[in-house]
Amino acid sequence: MIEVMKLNKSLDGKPIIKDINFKISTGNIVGLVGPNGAGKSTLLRNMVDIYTPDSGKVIIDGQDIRDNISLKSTIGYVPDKNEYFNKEKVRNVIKYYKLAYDTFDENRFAELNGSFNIPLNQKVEKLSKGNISRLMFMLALSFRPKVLILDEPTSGLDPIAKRKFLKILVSDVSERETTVLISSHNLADLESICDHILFIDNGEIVKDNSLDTLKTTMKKIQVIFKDNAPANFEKWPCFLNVSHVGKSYSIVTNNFNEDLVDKLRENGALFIEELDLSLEDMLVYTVDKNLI
Ligand SMILES: Nc1ncnc2c1ncn2[C@@H]1O[C@H](COP(=O)(O)OP(=O)(O)OP(=O)(O)O)[C@@H](O)[C@H]1O
Repeated sequence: MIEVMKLNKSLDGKPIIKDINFKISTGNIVGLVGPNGAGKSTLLRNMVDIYTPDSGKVIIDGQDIRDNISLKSTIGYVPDKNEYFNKEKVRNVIKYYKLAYDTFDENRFAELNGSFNIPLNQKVEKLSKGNISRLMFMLALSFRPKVLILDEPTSGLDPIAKRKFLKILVSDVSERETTVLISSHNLADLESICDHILFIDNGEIVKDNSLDTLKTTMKKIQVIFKDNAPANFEKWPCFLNVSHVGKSYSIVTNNFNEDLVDKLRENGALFIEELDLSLEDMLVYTVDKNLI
């Protein structure tokens, strides 16, 4: 279980992370999504003790992460950009990991590299962006972490490597109950693997729901009214976005349920069709209701 409690962090005097609270159950894969500059990387860096929060705590399996070396050795972190080992050959980085992590399993690394094919004699600085992502992911998985914190891990990966990555991640979670927090702009990928989604905007968690709940409550609805729509229809509080051509309305709601359908019928709706939203649509309507 991961618990983030009242976390605040300013950088250069500007509040970046603002009173963030959430919990992640063991064995869950949670997606962290939000626009550029929302604070995703800053939040993740606080969670792995690279940044020290101004206030608040990150508790993993009952222990505070701050200065806790034994706890940190159970957490795999894949940063959005690599800042370490640039001058080293990959095989030397593996040696470093073996020294740093008692649980590092060279056979596991070799097995993963059977899929990802990183040249061991190459210096890290000579690897492509995608190969650095593959390397960081393999290193993190090879010490059998309890928790994986992944910051844009698929951003440089080709479609084949991305599929391998997702498959390996999901099988690791199901075999070992790894708890995963993954930030990504590849929302279709997150939709295929996540149990739960955290939406972050301007340093705040603005939505925190299971993917199942999001899929059943956030909907697009097409409605055709017999006569005109009721007065102030566009201002109904459960609507995120309303557009219309004549008596035919297209609505996005974050509170779809039978009561809403009944209310539409009572107000003269002749035709009501509910449509699913993609995670990308959900993010856009949550952080920028007027974009579409
Ligand atoms: N070291 C730093 N010093 C000052 N400000 C910073 C620093 N790092 C990040 N910021 C600022 O903090 C805010 C959040 O940045 P962060 O990298 O956490 O966002 P993000 O959600 O990961 O963005 P992206 O999706 O573009 O990767 C931005 O306004 C950024 O300019």
